[in-house]
Amino acid sequence: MSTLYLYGAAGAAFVIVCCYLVQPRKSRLPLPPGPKKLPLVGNLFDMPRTFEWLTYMEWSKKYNSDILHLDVAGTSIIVLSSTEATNELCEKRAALYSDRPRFPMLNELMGMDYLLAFMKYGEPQPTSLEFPALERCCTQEIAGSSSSSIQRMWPALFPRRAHRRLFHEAFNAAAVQRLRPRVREVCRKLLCDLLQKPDQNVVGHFRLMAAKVVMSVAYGIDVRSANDPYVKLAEKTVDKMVSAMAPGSFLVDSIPLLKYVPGWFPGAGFQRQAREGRRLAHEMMEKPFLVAKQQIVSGKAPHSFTMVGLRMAQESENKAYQEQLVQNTAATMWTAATDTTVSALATFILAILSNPEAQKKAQAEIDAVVGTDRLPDFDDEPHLPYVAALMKESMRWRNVAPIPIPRYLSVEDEYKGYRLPAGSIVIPNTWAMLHDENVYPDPYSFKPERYLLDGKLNPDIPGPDVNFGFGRRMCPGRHFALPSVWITMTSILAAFDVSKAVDDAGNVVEPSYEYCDGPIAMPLPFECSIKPRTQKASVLIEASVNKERRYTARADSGDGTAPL
Ligand code: HEM
Repeated sequence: MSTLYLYGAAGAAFVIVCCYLVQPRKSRLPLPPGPKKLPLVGNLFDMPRTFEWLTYMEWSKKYNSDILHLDVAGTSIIVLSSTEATNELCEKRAALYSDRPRFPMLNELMGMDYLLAFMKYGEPQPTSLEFPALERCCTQEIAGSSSSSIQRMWPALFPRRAHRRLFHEAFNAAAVQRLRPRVREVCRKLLCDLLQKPDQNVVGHFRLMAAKVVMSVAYGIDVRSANDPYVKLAEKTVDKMVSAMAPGSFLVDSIPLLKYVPGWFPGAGFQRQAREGRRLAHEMMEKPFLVAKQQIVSGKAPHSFTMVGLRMAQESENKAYQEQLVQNTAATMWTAATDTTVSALATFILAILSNPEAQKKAQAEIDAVVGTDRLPDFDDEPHLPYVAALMKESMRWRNVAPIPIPRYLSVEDEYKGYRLPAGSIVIPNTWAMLHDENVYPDPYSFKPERYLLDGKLNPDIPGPDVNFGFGRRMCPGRHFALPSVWITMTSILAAFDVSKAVDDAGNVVEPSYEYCDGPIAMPLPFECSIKPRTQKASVLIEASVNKERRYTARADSGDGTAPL
């Protein structure tokens, strides 16, 4: 009997050794460094609860590595802290690193999976032969504009791609040129609001402005005040979305089976929150779309993405599906464009409060190039290098998304001799990249000069492009967002002096320069004073609002035949 045991044990040992020897080489590589893991829970108790990018950056320095590994009760997390590592993985190996995590609370319970940003990559695995062949075939079919069942299947097979393509058509670098008059008009209206209501919170003004731009571009809807129901709806929905995105905020994200727990069950409060989130997400998708549709049918609608998209859907064979694509994409614009734009502009105000000299230099440049008889326009941009440097620095100093939406790695990979396990959540830490003292000396100070050499933009200093993410999931709204932020910053600099507020006793109110915790960097409420630089500037602003209104009314053909 004991000999049998001996043979059995020897056999088992042989099998284990063989398995070890024949397993793929990669899986024997070490994991990237990181804080020590406890049995079962791993790094659960090490995980930062707030401003996680700061802790990740500290760890990256402590372990002297731009790639970290964490294990949160069995969930593997990879943190990337350099542009080199992120470019290598998210750009060069985009086929592996473009997926999003499952987000059970956000996608499955709150039903936000119609938003492009949260869609699974869902593309055929590189090993599959049929799918790329099918896709090529579909693309040829579409190019030939003949109808076929494959053509009809194409968007359904590749929903993320279909949404992304529609987005690209509306917001590629050439298409956004058409949107400039609309953006300029809203920007001039913002200047007028700043002039007439200087006591109102500046971030509130930016919020209204961002809502006006995106609702007009996406739906042709005119938002009039900060109390507009659409603005309120967007605020509530984005709040819900942001709270569901915070890592560890809902247990159901770690244990997806919990999604089946009924709402009445003790401790299942998340189900009630999910129901509310789902209601808001649905309203956000439906309400403005239906209003836009009615306006279009009645022939009173201005040109908009929805108008052109619906016209194209009418002509398509798969009308209902195309219409849904347009509806989802318009709602995505609305959610993705507002807080991000407001964050960039609010940070710009804080930045010039922290460095009044920078404001003076930018104003001197604008006065010299644009003069004081008109307000700046998009064509002035190449002639204003200091202003360009100021904008870059503002988007670096406190970047909009210190940690962009994470990626999901579904197969095992290898990098720098480390094993990156299948099923890992991949987090690019853009905060760390933009505050790397080797690239940006004295990274916490606001210094536009770091981007300049002999009065021109220095091509050797990387701009804060990582603000917009990486590879195939990179922000498709960036060609629209950057000029919108630029014209707003430049117009404010041209027309106003921004300074720290002074209280009734004559004391300067110092801003805290602190931010709320969350995926979009939003400053804590702060006060400031915004005053017209001259009487002439006030007159220019008021005159420009009427002029712009006439111009955009002419530019809007309203018949939906113009491109997206
Ligand atoms: C200053 C303004 C903005 C910033 C800093 C910003 C930043 C970002 C970032 C960091 C991502 C994630 C990229 C990644 O995962 O690698 C993203 C995604 C996205 N952004 Fe923006 N964004 C801005 C404005 C806009 C605007 C104006 C729009 C639309 C009009 C927009 C639409 C989107 C969409 C649809 C996605 C999801 C892309 C996907 O998952 O495929 N963004 N943005």
